[in-house]
Amino acid sequence: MSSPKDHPDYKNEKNRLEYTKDYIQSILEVASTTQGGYKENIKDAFVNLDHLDSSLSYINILTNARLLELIQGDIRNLSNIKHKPYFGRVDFDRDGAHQTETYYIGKVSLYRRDNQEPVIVDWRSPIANIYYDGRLGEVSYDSEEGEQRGQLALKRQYLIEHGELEEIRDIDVTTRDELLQRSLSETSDKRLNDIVATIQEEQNNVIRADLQKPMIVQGVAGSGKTTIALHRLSYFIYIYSGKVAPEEMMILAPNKMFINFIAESLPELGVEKIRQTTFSDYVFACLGKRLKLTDANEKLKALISPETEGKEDIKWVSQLKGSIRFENILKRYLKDIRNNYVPEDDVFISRFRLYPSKRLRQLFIKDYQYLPFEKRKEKIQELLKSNFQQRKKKILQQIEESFEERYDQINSRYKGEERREKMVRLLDNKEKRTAEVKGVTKKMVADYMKKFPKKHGIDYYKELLTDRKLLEKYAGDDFSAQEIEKLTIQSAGLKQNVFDLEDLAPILYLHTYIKGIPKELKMKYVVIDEGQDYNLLQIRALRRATGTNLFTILGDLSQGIHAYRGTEDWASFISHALPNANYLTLQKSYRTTVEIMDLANALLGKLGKDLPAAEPVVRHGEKPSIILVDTKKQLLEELAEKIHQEQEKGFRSIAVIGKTEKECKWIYQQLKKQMDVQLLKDTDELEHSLVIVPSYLAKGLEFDAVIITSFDETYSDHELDLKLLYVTITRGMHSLSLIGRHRSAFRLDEQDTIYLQD
Ligand SMILES: Nc1ncnc2c1ncn2[C@@H]1O[C@H](COP(=O)(O)OP(=O)(O)OP(=O)(O)O)[C@@H](O)[C@H]1O
Repeated sequence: MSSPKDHPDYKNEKNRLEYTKDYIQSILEVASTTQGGYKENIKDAFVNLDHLDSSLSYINILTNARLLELIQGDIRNLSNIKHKPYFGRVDFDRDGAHQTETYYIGKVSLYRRDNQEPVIVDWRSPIANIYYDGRLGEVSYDSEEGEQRGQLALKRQYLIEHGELEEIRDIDVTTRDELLQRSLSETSDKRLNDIVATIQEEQNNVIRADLQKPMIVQGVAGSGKTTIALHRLSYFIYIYSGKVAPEEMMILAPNKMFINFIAESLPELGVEKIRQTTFSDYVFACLGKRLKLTDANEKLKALISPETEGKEDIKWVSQLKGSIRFENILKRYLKDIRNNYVPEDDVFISRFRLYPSKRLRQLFIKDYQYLPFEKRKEKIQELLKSNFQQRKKKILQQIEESFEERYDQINSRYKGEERREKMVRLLDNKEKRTAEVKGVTKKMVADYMKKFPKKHGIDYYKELLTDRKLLEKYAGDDFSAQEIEKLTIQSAGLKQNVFDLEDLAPILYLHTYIKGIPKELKMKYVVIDEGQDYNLLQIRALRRATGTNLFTILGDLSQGIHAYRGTEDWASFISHALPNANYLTLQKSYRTTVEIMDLANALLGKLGKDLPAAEPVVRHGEKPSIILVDTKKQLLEELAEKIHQEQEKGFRSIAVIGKTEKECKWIYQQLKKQMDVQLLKDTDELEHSLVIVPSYLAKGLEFDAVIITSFDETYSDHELDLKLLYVTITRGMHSLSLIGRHRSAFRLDEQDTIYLQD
């Protein structure tokens, strides 16, 4: 690392840094005094609450509280950047302008209060795009005033630590991105690092791609998908600040452990208020209740276990439940539910018809079709209630009128006793009728409404899949008897109220039609990480539920270890769920060294599928090593020795990855006698620097060093096993070792030895 003092512009840069720090300090001091003022105002307003007009005092409190919140946000932001105010600079010669414009780029903007000159510009601002996107020379960027063109005269990076300038680096056309190299070679005890200073062009394209269009990103392992997802959300918030509340945005992650990772980096990006959840938790929130789910990894465990029988049926049913073919069953089912929702009885006030059922059904099916069924029902209830009084009055009037008519008739036609008798009867009759009508209260409407179905989407779903006749009816000619049989057998758990993850999308789908989704769960923007684990019906149901098609889905088909329930191609998402979605790819891998990635790519090649191989960012390390052992005892000894060596090298996060939970448990039992180690479960937080991870839980994680073990459980050459291996191998940032009985346990053959240490 060269000293910043060697840089010809050092003095100016040093002065600039001092100036920026001083300015931040002065703003912080003013802000802190102002903050005190607001606090005083609030206190005074509370004291005077009883004496003054209370509504005025409340307004006063609210205004001051809002101002206080804003200023506290400013103080937080400025305090955060005080010691590292910016990381880059661009000099821009705007076409037609005479003076070069200089911009310092940091995590938040800061403008001089006196003349609005930018001191720091936000990395998300339009001009900052040329820092990420542009090479020296001709560049352009889009701003509110339209496209801006000019020359990028200088692109400079800084390393600032504790308020001191540690390094200045000018990026010309040929320079490798040293800052990126440095950031990637660091060891890590924290996931999802701060990458705003080193976002690469292909990543920048994803972050800033048209926010008004859905987007699908196929990114190889370690290409920064999770990191980029968060930065795109941060960008969205910046662009739509004031128009979209963070609560109207949602990020769906695969499990709780993942959410913990994300949560760590959210405040840095200003996106902490975004709804961060898993697909199942979102569905439960929509349903207003939690369902008992089989362990999400249970199926995967069964599928990778050699002992499981009927794997093909398990896979078939899982896939089916996420397909358009299954949605067609639901659609036919829903049509019948809708057609039979309104009771067949007409609505009467005494003997007078208030509404014929036919008319109500027409309203329900046609006029209110934009609403969920329960909302349509509410509309009908409102209608009946509001017409009730009016209609009742009219009926009473009718009774009165017909009485008078009859009265006149009797009067003119009959005489004497006969007339008297008829009159008495008429009067009795009138009184009876009137009393009857008067006696009908609004409760009649409530009673009528009770005849509507009360069933939840969950009940309908269970009924469909556990009643073979029903299933046959709605499956129609699309399904063979054998297929229906498989579907009912595999859905047997529903009878005990135990659901599979694959059941949630169809349930959500039905629920959106039947009950609808509460307003607070409607979204303006949705980001899905590990999108390859989602199926078409999930995306379609989510679209209906959230009420938006602004989805950014990021995933990697090569890591599709849940492909039995997820997707195997992005094209179907685009044609059936998110038409006009942008499709972008991320091909560079930032996590692993060239040597580890070469081995991973070699394995991917064995899949015989046209899956994109990753291009590692040029960062070298040692070749992966393989240690062959004969006994379990030897395996343990070699493992303990390897862990020790990796710790000696200063690696702060080390993972031992076994294929199955069984093998991992055994290793854990043995290792914990000698060292501090954690066995990772789906819901856990990563607490230890040394963890044992079953292969199917490794997705999305990363470690400085990875040791893959295999003894009783080996990897077969089936697609799922090869993908699992690919996932585990690509978890290591700096070092990878394999310990097992044979090379073939890791699907490696003679030719692959070139990727391994001698
Ligand atoms: N531009 C960048 N600058 C610095 N580090 C980066 C950059 N892009 C990605 N990284 C780092 O690369 C690693 C991988 O990123 P991330 O986990 O987001 O990738 P991913 O595509 O989600 O991976 P996977 O699909 O394999 O789980 C992280 O350590 C991240 O900090």
